[in-house]
Amino acid sequence: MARLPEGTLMQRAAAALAAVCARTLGRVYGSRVAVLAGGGDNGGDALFAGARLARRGARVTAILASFRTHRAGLAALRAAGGRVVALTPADSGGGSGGAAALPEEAVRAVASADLIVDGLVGIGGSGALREPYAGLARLANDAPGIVVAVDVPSGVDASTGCVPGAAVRADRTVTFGACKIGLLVDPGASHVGALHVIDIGIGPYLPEPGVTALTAADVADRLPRPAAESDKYRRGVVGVVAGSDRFTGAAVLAVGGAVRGGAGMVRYAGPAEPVRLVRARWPEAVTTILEPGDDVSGVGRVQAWVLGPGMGTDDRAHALARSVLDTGLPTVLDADGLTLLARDRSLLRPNLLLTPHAGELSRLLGVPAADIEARRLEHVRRAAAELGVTVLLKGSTTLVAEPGRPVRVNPTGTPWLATAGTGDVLAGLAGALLAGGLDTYDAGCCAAFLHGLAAHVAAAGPGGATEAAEAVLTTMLDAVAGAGTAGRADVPTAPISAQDLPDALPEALRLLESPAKMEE
Ligand SMILES: NC(=O)C1=CN([C@@H]2O[C@H](COP(=O)(O)OP(=O)(O)OC[C@H]3O[C@@H](n4cnc5c(N)ncnc54)[C@H](O)[C@@H]3O)[C@@H](O)[C@H]2O)[C@@H](O)CC1
Ligand SMILES: [K+]
Repeated sequence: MARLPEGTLMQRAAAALAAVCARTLGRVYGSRVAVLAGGGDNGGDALFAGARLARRGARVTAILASFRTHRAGLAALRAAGGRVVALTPADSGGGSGGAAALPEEAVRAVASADLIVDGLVGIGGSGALREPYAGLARLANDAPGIVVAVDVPSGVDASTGCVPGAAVRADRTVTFGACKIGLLVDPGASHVGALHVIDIGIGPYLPEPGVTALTAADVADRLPRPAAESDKYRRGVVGVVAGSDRFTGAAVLAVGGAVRGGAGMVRYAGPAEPVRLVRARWPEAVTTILEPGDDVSGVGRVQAWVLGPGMGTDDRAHALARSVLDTGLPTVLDADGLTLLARDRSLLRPNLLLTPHAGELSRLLGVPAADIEARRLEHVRRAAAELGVTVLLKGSTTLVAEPGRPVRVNPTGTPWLATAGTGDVLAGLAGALLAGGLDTYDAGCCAAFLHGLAAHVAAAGPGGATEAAEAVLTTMLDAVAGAGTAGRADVPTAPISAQDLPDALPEALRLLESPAKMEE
């Protein structure tokens, strides 16, 4: 980078940013653009991009949030004919009231803009947005124009995804050099909109990332595949200890995830009623009725366990969980199993994959769930370090942490997944991958990926499944890899139920296996 003349990187960034803005506008000439410029280089990028758009005939107004403004950027904007509104320290943004105290001229420019460029703060931001930045962010969010964030939506912490105060909700985010962690992890991720990752030539100089994501090809490479000589035992036998007379569905769903996840055989052990239902829905499962007080010694050989969903948390459940964990086999521990572990840490073993949502992790760490939601990355890392096992934190962005390895963020999934029972399917699926020989880290990541992909397939229905899945597989992952744009597929979707997921898994797996689709 030392060989580059000063300003080269900023010019590359501004050119790419202006190009995205121009494509978004469709017609640049005569369009109205508001540039929100903070006092740092993020504002510089935005001002230079504004100058480029002004030279193409856009009517550009820059609103300067700080006394210190990028000088060359401002000069370029002025030279291109852009207007400038400079805020003074008195322009507080009106606290939580929003635009009340911002000058009329600024409010009008933002409210009437076709496109708003958010260059308030980028990677140099720290803490909650101060005024007048926060007021401008709220103004942009309330305006009808399209919001394009520069590098990161202002107010989102670029390195953690935390959103400690007001923040811009962008329709598009144009980020430079590499995808920032905060753009992938919620709550920040939900402020990003469509993501454009622009290569500005700094790739070789970037440090090893602390957070990574698997691409579709990475997942396809890792999935256990039956060879010609495989029999059901070599492909992996999963034991599922889940469900109870009260929660029968958890048994059926966890077994479904394991069956469709490619296990050679699924053994289910539980009370008579869930056994009956499992046999009715998944006749291929081998079942064992457990009487109160039974352990799992009579279940037969397995290579991995799925333990916990709907099994209850009483003393019998505790003893049963202990008998499973005492086998020392790799185990997915979920739901009620996590509640038992939170009460009795002596259940902890190596070789566990814990799959908590924020509420369950809250009990495990003794931290309020709201804090976990607000700082997901920090808490998943802490849980893995404190418990010494792999932790998959479910939620709007699923994270997988293991001591000594980068946190993996899962790039698939839809908000339709937030429905009862989907976690049971995930646990079963992860169990199948564990039994197939993946370690807890890869099993967790691949299961989350496939589960999210199956949700896209199910939500899009037979007509749109392929298109929806391709959009996830190509665009999102290209963006993460630094080679393109991520957006949502424009495919109509409908609510899904947990039952739909096992049935959508085969199609998700086929899409993953199709190399032509991956190369598009
Ligand atoms: N580092 C690089 O190689 C490149 C950086 N570029 C741009 O430069 C940006 C980083 O620039 P800077 O380091 O100057 O930092 P930023 O411009 O991101 O932020 C610093 C400015 O924001 C203010 N600020 C910070 N936190 C605030 C808060 N909570 N409330 C209100 N104001 C706050 C600071 O007072 C300062 O004026 C990147 O995000 C990117 O947009 C690009 O030009 C391309 C190359
Ligand atoms: K920004």
